[in-house]
Amino acid sequence: MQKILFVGAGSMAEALIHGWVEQKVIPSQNIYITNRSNHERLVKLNESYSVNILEDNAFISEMDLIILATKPKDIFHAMERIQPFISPNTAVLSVLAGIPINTIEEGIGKRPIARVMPNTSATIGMSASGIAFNAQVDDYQKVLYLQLLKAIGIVIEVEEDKLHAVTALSGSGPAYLYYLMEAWEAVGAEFGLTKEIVRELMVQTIAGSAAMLQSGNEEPNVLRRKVTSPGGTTEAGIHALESNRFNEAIYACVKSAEARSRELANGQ
Ligand SMILES: NC(=O)C1=CN([C@@H]2O[C@H](COP(=O)(O)OP(=O)(O)OC[C@H]3O[C@@H](n4cnc5c(N)ncnc54)[C@H](O)[C@@H]3O)[C@@H](O)[C@H]2O)C=CC1
Ligand SMILES: O=C(O)[C@@H]1CCC=N1
Repeated sequence: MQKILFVGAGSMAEALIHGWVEQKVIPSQNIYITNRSNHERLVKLNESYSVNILEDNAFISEMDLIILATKPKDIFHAMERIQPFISPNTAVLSVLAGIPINTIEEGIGKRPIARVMPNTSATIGMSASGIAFNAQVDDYQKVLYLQLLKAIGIVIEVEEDKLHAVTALSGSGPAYLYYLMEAWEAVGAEFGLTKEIVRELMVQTIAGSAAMLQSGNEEPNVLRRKVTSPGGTTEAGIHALESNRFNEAIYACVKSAEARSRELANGQ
């Protein structure tokens, strides 16, 4: 099995490590992690997943795959650090929002590079990931990259430029849903329901609605209408959403995230 190094050991790195180790896709002894300065964090991940802490930059040359998982603004410093050690054959997978493949090629040379936008549900094998490749990735390597991503959820190949939209929809998407859930829990509490009861009802409602959409041939608006009795409770709720400009809020949310991804691409 190949050696894999995570450059940047934050939330997304942990989600991928958790998913891959749990799904037995990569043995933890083959995984190496490094950060700029937060050694405590490395020790914590070492204790939780038995992954190795990279002790010596010279060892970077032995890696088969390097995963770039710093914040976008930190990637330039990180690439400067690894560039002198990285071997010509080492493949790269970037999960950085916004950062284009050609920026990575400029930083660490032309080599097989996959730009991926996963989400934190990778932790439980439920990521929805988008992926794009540079021309150096051959068909055999493509299959390997896709296998890695499929082990932690679904993966869809898109044109590189469309990864900005994927980032705004499914990369950030879990946060929008958690935000909705926070509001749902708060209003449930106002009705005097316990947090546990609201949580159970809400999780099942969201999972059930997603499963209905996934298993049937019906569009969301058809499913919505089936819930909405004329003069009933849902209609009253939907009217309130409309008068509070729900659609506009969702458009603004996703468009702002997409625009921010494009800004990150330009180093802003
Ligand atoms: N958190 C999420 O839901 C998702 C994040 N991403 C992308 O993943 C990347 C990481 O995000 P998070 O894990 O949330 O951030 P984070 O802040 O939790 O982790 C980033 C890590 O990089 C380390 N780091 C900073 N400079 C470094 C350097 N020069 N060399 C090595 N390590 C360095 C930091 O110490 C930190 O541990 C970002 O580029 C983000 O766009 C992509 C999809 C989803
Ligand atoms: O907020 C961010 O920039 C990253 C990318 C997608 C999810 N988190």
